[in-house]
Order: sequence, then structure tokens, then C-alpha cells
Amino acid sequence: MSEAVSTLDGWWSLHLLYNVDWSAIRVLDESEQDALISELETFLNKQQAVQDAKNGSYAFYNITGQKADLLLWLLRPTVDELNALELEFNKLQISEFLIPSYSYVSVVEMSSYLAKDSNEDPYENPYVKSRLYPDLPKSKYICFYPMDKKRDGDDNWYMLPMTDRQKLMRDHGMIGRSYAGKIKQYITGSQGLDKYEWGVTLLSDDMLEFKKIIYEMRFDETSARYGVFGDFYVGVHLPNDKLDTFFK
Ligand code: VOV
Repeated sequence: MSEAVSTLDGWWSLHLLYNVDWSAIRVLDESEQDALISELETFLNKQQAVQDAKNGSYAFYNITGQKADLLLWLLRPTVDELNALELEFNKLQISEFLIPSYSYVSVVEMSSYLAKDSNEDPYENPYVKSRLYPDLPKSKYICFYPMDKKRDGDDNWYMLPMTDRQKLMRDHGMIGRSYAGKIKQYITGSQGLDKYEWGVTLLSDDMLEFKKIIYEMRFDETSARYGVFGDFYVGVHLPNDKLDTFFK
């Protein structure tokens, strides 16, 4: 049996994607529309307060294309908190006008492929902490997709010896590092939690950088041979002061 890589696991993660029932919103009185927008705004302000207190994080984006209209990404220290938060969101008035299109449960993850030998507790390392418990920036654009590593005949990631996987991940990391300052990447693991094995969430102020990095990585063996991808969701940041024009 090949050696499993150990992981460091951070906050629990829930990606919630919805389509908006525009025709149902349109027939509401303006005061009814205002009430549900204001309640949503209060909910989002609460998420910001939790983020400011470093007890979690969140992101809210308007998805481009017909697969979804909205992506609400929530991070919390425990799955119980995340579960309760989803329930709270489901009970908002706005949820009566949202049609679930996709959801993804995972945990923020760092693998130890490239970890250096050390006696320190990695969970106390400031860099590791910033990766496992991220303070999500309000970048203009998001790109989220779930993915697997292939298990197909000779192309089986899980049968590769540890040293081979380490080399492949080193090459992968080198490409990733050339996008430093342009893209922030968040890897969430979901083995046993959802259909795919990882969620990749990228944030950037330039949507084109997503296409560039994903295309470049396609030529790298880690993705070229072993990457299996779900649907890609891309979108534009939806700040509170745009909620009115978004929904009305
Ligand atoms: C800014 C871009 C960027 C950077 C710097 C980066 C670096 C790194 C490092 C250093 C490591 C390993 C240690 C860890 O932290 O886990 C990883 C890990 C991982 N990555 Fe990555 N990745 C990036 C970006 C990046 C992208 C765009 C993708 C999607 C692949 C593609 O073709 O679409 C991806 C995938 C992953 C995955 C699925 C894992 C976990 C694999 C596993 O088997 O455990 N990743 N990644």
C-alpha cells in the first residue's frame, strides 16, 4: 500500500450555490423587496463581524452564467457551527426566492508533501495558521470548482509512491508560486464529505488570471495526468451596497 499523506485541517467549509427566482421577486411590493434585502444585509454584516473577530470567514459572489446566480462561501471552526449557520440562512426570507443549485462540504486543508522536518507544532506556525484559518479578502472575482485525483488503470494517484507524489506536488507548487500576488488559492479537502475529493477556490482581481493558471497547470503532470474536474463556477464580488441593484 502506498503511504497516505498526512494533512493539517483547518476551518470547516461550505460552498452554497443558488439560482434566484427572479419572477417571484419581481412581483413583490418594493417594501417587501426592501425587507428581504435588509435582512440579508444584516446576515452578511454578521458574517463580517465574525470574520473581524477571527472566528470564521465568508465570501459572497454573483456567479456568471446559468449554473447559479449566487455563491455564499462560509468557513467556521466546527461543522456544527456551519450546519447551524446554513439553517439560519435557510430561514431568511430571501431563501424563499433562492433555488439551490449546488453545495459542497469540505475542510480547509494543507497536505504535508512539502513540509520541512521540524519539532514545532505546525498548528502554531503563523503561516500555517493563516492558510488553515483564512481571512478571505474581498477580491473582485472568484473561481470555484471541485476536483479528484484520477484512479484509472495505470493513472492512479493513490498507487504512486510518496516520493513520486512529493515531486509532482513540488512541480505543482512551483507553477502556483509564479501566480503569487495575482491569485489567492484555497484548497479544501472533502474525502468522505462530498462527491469530489478537493474543492479549489481561487480569488483574484483579474478574472483572466484564473484561465491562465488553470491552463498552465493542465500541462503539468499533476493535472495533465491525474486531475479530474467538476463544474467551474466563476463570478463577481457582490458587496452589501450592490444588493439593492442586484435584486431589484
Ligand atoms: C496560487 C496558486 C497555487 C499555489 C501556490 C499552489 C500550491 C500548492 C501546494 C504547495 C500544495 C501542496 C501543499 C498543500 O498546501 O496542500 C498544493 C496542493 C494542492 N493544490 Fe495547489 N496551488 C495553487 C493553485 C492550485 C490550482 C489552480 C489547483 C487546481 C488544479 C488545476 O489543474 O486546476 C490546485 C490544486 C491543488 C490540490 C487539489 C492540492 C491538494 C493535493 C493533494 O494531493 O493533497 N492548486 N497546492
